[in-house]
Amino acid sequence: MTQSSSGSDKFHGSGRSVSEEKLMVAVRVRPLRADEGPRIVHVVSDKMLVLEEEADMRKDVLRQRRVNDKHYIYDRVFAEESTQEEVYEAVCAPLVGDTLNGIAGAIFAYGATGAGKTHTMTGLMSRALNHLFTSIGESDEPNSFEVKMSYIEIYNENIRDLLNPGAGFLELRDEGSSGPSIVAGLSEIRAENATHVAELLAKGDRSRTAESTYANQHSSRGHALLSVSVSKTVTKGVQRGRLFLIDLAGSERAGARARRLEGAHINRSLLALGNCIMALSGGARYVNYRDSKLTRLLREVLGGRCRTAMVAHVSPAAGHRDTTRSTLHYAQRASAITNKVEREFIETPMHLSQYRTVISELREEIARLKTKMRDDRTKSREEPIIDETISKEESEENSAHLKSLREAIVSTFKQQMRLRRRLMELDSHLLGLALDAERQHAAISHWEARFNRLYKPINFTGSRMSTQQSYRGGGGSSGSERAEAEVSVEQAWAELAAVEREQEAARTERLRVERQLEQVRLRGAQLEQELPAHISSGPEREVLALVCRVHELEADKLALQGERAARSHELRRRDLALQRRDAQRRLTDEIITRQRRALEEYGAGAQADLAQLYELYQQEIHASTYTETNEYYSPYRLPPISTSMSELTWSESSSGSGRGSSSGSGGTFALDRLPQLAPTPRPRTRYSQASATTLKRYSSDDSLVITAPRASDRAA
Ligand SMILES: Nc1ncnc2c1ncn2[C@@H]1O[C@H](COP(=O)(O)OP(=O)(O)OP(=O)(O)O)[C@@H](O)[C@H]1O
Repeated sequence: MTQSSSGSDKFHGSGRSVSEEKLMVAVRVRPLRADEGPRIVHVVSDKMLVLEEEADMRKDVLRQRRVNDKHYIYDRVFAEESTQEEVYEAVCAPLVGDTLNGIAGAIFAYGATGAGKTHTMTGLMSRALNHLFTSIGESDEPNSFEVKMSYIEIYNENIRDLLNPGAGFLELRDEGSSGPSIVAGLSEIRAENATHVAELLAKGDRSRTAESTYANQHSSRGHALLSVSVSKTVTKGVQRGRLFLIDLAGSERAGARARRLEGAHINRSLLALGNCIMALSGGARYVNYRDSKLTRLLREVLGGRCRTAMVAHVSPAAGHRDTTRSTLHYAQRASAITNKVEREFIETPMHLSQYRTVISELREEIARLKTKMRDDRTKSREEPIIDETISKEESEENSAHLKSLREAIVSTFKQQMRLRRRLMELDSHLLGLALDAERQHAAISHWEARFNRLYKPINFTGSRMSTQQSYRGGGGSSGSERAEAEVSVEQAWAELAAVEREQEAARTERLRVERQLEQVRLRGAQLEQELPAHISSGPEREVLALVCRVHELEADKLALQGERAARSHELRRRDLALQRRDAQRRLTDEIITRQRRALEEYGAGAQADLAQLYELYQQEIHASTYTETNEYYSPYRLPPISTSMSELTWSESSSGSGRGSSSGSGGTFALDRLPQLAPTPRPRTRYSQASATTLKRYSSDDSLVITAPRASDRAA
């Protein structure tokens, strides 16, 4: 597929490549049926076709016919005699290659009812999945791939899981305003091989809604979306490619009564799709995907990071001239759409990739042992097991040696696992320390921002000492605040130094364990090499099988632990992000409060619109305070935002519980009519709830600054 417009791949961050690509548009003309009228679509070349338009009878028929006939050019045109294989090779095969390389690809079949969409897509689906499995099988590391598929139908604006039709209608949820739409509860089935896939596809196809229409005896009445995801484990994470194969329902002229509703839904969603295509092809900045479930789901395919191809289908018969013209027109507009194609790479944190490495090493070991067992079995069939030349003593000696070998293998394996676990623990610990260090940096920069040091480069050179000294030197803040800052900053620097020392120690320990592990692994490999020469009987093979089983169980256990570690790492990361947001919000609250106070102290009053914003802000603060502390909430128990604020006199009657009234007349607010200032609510993060010692409260204004957890907290 050669639609790359820029041709230049730019790398963004780790392993993400982006290129701008035009949507590929192909048109397929289905064979003319015997019962249909004359042929009006003529394929001129593999890129061009001609649509005969009706002659204008008022003029010279022959000349006019030539003038009116319309030429259409596309990336590819498939004539009536084109085979499924040709279509697959030209349109789908390149996308399958991309999927294996972590790029998303999509093909959608468009056209009127009976134009041949399902015929094409059925051919593409089975070929694409066969191709995928063949390529995976031929790759260097077939075991590093995982293929999953899901198959849905949108019928009458309801979504059904075609692989689990009993699940009823599924809900479509949005991930944020610009995020993709997700089908909640959709089954994603791990496909084992091409045969398994064929079974799944057949099952899905049987569940599709079909009826007879004027143009098709077996017309698919819903849009079918097959999604195949291919994940590949690579050194630093998982590369994921996806392939979407979409068979749209065909539009239809108003027909039988029973089909009116579905026809309306089909036409509505196709209209929404058409609108999106028009908007995208015209380079619109805003594209409305929200008009139908189909467009919400195709958002990524049409305007996202997908390499997309559209196969428009037409009938060559004169009776379908209008729908054919409209399809050809749509297809032309779609040619102008450009997508930003991206390689999807999910980076795994260091210690999680460690799990994957260990698991894949274990699996390799299992495969090696199993091959060994097979080899020994073949050998033992060829050579008689009972060797009469071996004396009884020799045989006893052999079995004693084998026993000690077995024990040595099991013991090295245990040692290996212990060391591997230790490595993972150390990685996890290092990750935790990195978060701790980040927390300390956040606390220090909080204080620095608070004392405006960041904006005074003469006093603040960014070094540890200069920051500490500048606090001691004072900066116009009150004495108690300065003392508070001095203590907190010193504490944060001390904690940071301790964290850095711990990091250094953990790194040294990691290096030591790594070397030790390497030695044990070498020893294990040597012991294993000794094995084949001694294996001669069933019981010994049993031992090998047992060792395999132990390895297998260990690999499964590690996989589970890896998943758990990934989840807990994600939770910790989010926790830290939440704390950051909280600290930012706290600062914003403080800035607003102080600015208001300054305004009021200077007797300037606030502009009406600003006062209204204050009021909204006040209500928002109260609402969040209420939800965060509603177990014991009482408006009368709320302390003022700062001690100094309590010195200001607020009119209780006009401000109430914070919902001060706005003045519509004067343009400014009198001091006693401003809404009362609310206390800053405490953060509700897990971290803050879990350990009170990790949070240090400002004595002056009830805000919070985060300090590092103590060693005892960390241990807990
Ligand atoms: N390229 C082709 N070669 C041979 N037969 C075809 C081809 N395209 C379509 N047909 C036949 O034409 C009929 C209608 O095709 P198909 O069901 O694929 O249309 P459709 O566009 O999916 O219609 P609908 O939208 O109503 O589901 C089928 O019997 C199909 O086998």
